[in-house]
Amino acid sequence: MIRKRKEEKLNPVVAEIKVHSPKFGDLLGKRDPIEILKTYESCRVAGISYITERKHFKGDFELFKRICKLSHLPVLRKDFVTSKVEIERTAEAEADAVLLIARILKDKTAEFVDFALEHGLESVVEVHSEKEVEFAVETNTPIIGINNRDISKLEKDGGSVEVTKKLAKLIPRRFVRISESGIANLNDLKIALSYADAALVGTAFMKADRVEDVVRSFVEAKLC
Ligand SMILES: O=C(O)c1ccccc1NCC(=O)[C@H](O)[C@H](O)COP(=O)(O)O
Repeated sequence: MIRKRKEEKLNPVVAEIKVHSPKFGDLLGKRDPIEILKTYESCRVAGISYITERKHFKGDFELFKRICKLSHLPVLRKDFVTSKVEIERTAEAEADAVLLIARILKDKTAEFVDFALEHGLESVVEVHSEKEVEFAVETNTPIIGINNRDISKLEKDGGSVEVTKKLAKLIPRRFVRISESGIANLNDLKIALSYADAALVGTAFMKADRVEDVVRSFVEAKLC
């Protein structure tokens, strides 16, 4: 889903179309999510993320399918996937990648990664602790997502890129490392991309008054 693309001189940012946050409530307002997709694409983000989970994030699988169909970028499905049927549904939607959370799947993570690969999907194995990194690096996943927030707290914690700083160095270079969540400004982005290969951002884009300007500033910022 995400290749290391430092040679393009664009920051590898995965942009999330996030319609609702347990912390901030509605993030979409009256906007059309497909217009947000188009804005993200025009800003040359590296990939798109969408949360299909309904209860806390008000995700909609039909909208996810439309995003997969319309986007020319790799699309990641974020959800609490616990069954292989959900991986099959993700593949049927013609997504590119599926989030698999090491904390939830534990020693089943490797089996789910292989099942996803067999269905043409890359997985992003998500970690938030050293123990979870141990599970993730034993799998065939090409991508490891470092969640800067503790997902069990459902965004009641702010999240800190310090988590990326701590865990990224435990992950061998053969994996693409994405720093996820709590990246609120260019300083956070700079720290995230000093340790990881890509950064995933939702709230900061969705809450921006001028979405295009903020996304472009993240993608084009000279961070060194
Ligand atoms: O990351 C997860 O484990 C997760 C799984 C299912 C639903 C939501 C989940 N996390 C929330 C997010 O994916 C964040 O919205 C995303 O990382 C962007 O974070 P932020 O920029 O802080 O909105």
